[in-house]
Amino acid sequence: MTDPLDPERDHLVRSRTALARMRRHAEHLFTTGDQVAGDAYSSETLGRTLRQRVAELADDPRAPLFFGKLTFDTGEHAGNRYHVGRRHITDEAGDPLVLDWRAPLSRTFYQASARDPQGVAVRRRFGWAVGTSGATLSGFEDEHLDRGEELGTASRILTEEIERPRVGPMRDIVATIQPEQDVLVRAELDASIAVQGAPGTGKTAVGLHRAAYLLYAHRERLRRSKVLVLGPNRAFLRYIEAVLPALGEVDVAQSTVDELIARVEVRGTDTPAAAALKHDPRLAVILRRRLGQYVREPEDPLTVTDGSWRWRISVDALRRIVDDVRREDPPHALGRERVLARVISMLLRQAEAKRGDSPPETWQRRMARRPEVRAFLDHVWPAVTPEELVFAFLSDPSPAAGMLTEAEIATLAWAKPPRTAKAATWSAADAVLIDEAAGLIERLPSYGHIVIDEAQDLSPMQCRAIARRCEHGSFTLLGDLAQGTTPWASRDWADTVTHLGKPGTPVVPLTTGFRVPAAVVELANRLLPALDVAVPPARSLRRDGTLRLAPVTSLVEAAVDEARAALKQEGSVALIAADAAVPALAAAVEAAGLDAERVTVLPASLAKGLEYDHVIVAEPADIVAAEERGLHRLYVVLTRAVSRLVVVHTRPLPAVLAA
Ligand SMILES: Nc1ncnc2c1ncn2[C@@H]1O[C@H](COP(=O)(O)OP(=O)(O)OP(=O)(O)O)[C@@H](O)[C@H]1O
Repeated sequence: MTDPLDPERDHLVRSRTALARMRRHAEHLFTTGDQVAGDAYSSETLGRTLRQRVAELADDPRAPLFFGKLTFDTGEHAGNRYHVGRRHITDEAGDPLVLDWRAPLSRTFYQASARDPQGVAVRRRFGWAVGTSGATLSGFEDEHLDRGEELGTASRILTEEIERPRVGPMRDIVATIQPEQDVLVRAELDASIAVQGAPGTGKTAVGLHRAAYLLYAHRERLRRSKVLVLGPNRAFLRYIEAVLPALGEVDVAQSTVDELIARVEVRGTDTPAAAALKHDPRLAVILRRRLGQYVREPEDPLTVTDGSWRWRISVDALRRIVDDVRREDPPHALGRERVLARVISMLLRQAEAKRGDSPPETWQRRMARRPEVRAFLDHVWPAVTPEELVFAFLSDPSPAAGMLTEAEIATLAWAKPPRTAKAATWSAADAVLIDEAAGLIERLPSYGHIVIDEAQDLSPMQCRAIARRCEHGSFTLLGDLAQGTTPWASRDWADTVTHLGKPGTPVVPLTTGFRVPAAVVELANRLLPALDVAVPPARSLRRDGTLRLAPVTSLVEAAVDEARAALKQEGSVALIAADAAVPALAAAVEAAGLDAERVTVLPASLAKGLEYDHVIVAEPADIVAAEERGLHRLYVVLTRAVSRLVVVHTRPLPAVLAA
């Protein structure tokens, strides 16, 4: 009997050969590109595009070229079969061998169902065995939608994928995107969306696949305006950084909010009260008013000498100029340019009337440099940098008395103001204020789309910083109100999306959990009532997995023993503890000679967004006690486990957990 996989293996060989040909073609274009393009600029642009194309066509032997196949029996594709994979592959005649998963037709792969087969008779999912030398076809699973068969989440291939041991960085989920996720991934570019999802419901995965989808569907527009992915910290960004390149997208910026807004070096710290105040949206209004005070009404006419001529602009005319520009409300630096341009244009009109001809451009530039003109401009509309504005405010916040209490003014004011803005030691929260000031003074370029992960932790002021960079674009917000750990964490997405500049953005829930086993979800869910947020509970797809609560007498010893035992099984191991306990645990793990490649000793504050097969949580009571929102932190920590969670503790578990 012939093996039904044989024709699929043949198709794989043909696809691989075709991909190699496509890549050779792109490489050829790349090496000859500079001879084709005319000038240096277009040659560089073409070179970049072609280099990217070559990179996009890389054939990673561990990433199977296709994962699905659709056989159509009705509709416009009746009689056709299409393989679906990570990228388009065409044969020499240009006919498709593999459809990109983002192509319109591929949508059917994710959305067709027995109730609505969309012309599909059979949906086939391929199983792959991934070894060190690459991926080999190992089997397939068919759903005869035409006969009413549908596996849904009972698919063996889906189950194997979500239960596979997690080693290394995050992987793409193209082969198993679920219908509710697919709707979010393929939402229109102009549509901003907010996704509220419990831990492990695939928010990060959805955000990254949405970025890849949008880049495919709007390639030209987004190549220019760019897509940005924002994550909570570098460790998280490193964890997700391979996903987009694996999907052929090598040109997406990934950053933290702090990195995005970095204009000044952060060397200082704030008291918690001062930091919280600096993240308060009232500060945006205060800074705006403060900047407004730099603009002054003209008090004298302006007289400019020009060789033997003297030009004069009346106070009234000057006032009109300043008032008009103020009403137009441009960023401050642009306002200064406008005032200057209008003054010069009045001088020009006078000169034209007197001389009977129009002075050359150089005359206008010369007038703009006249000391009388500079002095006027510096008086009514002085240049100010973002750093200078914030420096002035923190040196003396008292003019904001109408909006701040006396205690708040005292909290904000520098105890010993530095002599100049350049000499200031800025804190992370100051950097946010400086960015706010920059947004008032200059125009910042807008991204085409921003994916904002772990968005529950953003302050209103950080949201405003993102909004400034998303003015002409859209965003995908991903988060979980229950995982908010910053002092300014959101309690309501309606507020967050308003600060992000797009009030009314719809909030879509994701509720199917792909990471955390049901028993662990049940434990973590006990914390939810104490977290003071309204979120829909999650349903775990995973029936496997284990949970053990282990009272012990020696914490470090027990934690190391657990880690040693965990190493006997496949997959990654994390030992998560309150930040202060990490050095001692790390030293003990090292002294015990455990495999540092596989065991991570992780401070609770860095656990967000990450996942490990086997998680050992040490002393929950300390994690809770370490910070104000310690219970939220514990909720994050408990939901990192993919297969096994062990909680070791010498002190009683927090009461809500023990319930
Ligand atoms: N459709 C899917 N098929 C297979 N695996 C999936 C699917 N959706 C999500 N996963 C896997 O589930 C795990 C959790 O996904 P992800 O990290 O995106 O969740 P999250 O909602 O961002 O979690 P957290 O709130 O903890 O940050 C990942 O390993 C991801 O690959």
